[in-house]
Amino acid sequence: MIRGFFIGRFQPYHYGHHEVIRNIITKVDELIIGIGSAQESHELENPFTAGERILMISSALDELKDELGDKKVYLIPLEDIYRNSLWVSHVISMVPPFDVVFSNNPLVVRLFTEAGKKVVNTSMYNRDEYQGTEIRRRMLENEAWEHLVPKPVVKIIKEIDGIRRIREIGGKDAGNGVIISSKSELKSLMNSKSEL
Ligand SMILES: Nc1ncnc2c1ncn2[C@@H]1O[C@H](COP(=O)(O)OP(=O)(O)OP(=O)(O)O)[C@@H](O)[C@H]1O
Ligand SMILES: NC(=O)c1ccc[n+]([C@@H]2O[C@H](COP(=O)(O)O)[C@@H](O)[C@H]2O)c1
Repeated sequence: MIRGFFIGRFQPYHYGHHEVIRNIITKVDELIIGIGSAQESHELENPFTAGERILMISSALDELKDELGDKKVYLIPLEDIYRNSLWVSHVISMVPPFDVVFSNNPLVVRLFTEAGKKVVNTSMYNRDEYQGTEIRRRMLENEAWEHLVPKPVVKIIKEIDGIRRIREIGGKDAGNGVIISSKSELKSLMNSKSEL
């Protein structure tokens, strides 16, 4: 039984990740996907929470169910610890035991190799477009991004109103606050039910 480990920030999960995972699952019996920088959200580089990223990945994995068969995939949020020499121990302490790491992130490869783990390099797929940075730029600029991520991910991002979040964080749109011009308007606002 071979259990593999793959980590990314998945901000958002895109077709590049999807192809890597499609390929890894042909080689392992079980796969652990680490959701890196889990503590980060609501910033341009990391707009989505760990929970939202879990939703994106698990819904996209439904598309791979034929390839997956009865192979298990574990999705584990992993916070950064800002001390690279201890990071591998941190990861190992948080996830099920694994035999091999799949990555092409140079720091991830170096840290696991130094710790004595077997590391397999992953290939890049259409990196010009399948790239979180480029997809977030398109979201911010109201350009087409939907074709770069699996369809279930589009649905999740729409459900959580993700584009509006990115545009507000990036200062492209005003926030959701209310403009009032009198005390009576403020009073009726205080008496109205919150949407949350
Ligand atoms: N197009 C792609 N093809 C194959 N692997 C990819 C692709 N894009 C990212 N990866 C790999 O997936 C892992 C997780 O990457 P990550 O979640 O940071 O995505 P990213 O597209 O590189 O995002 P960002 O631009 O925000 O850094 C990394 O090892 C990264 O090299
Ligand atoms: N010291 C640390 O906390 C440490 C070290 C190496 C990688 N990581 C994390 O691993 C993930 C790697 O994924 P990316 O390839 O998406 O950058 C990131 O979330 C990164 O922050 C954390």
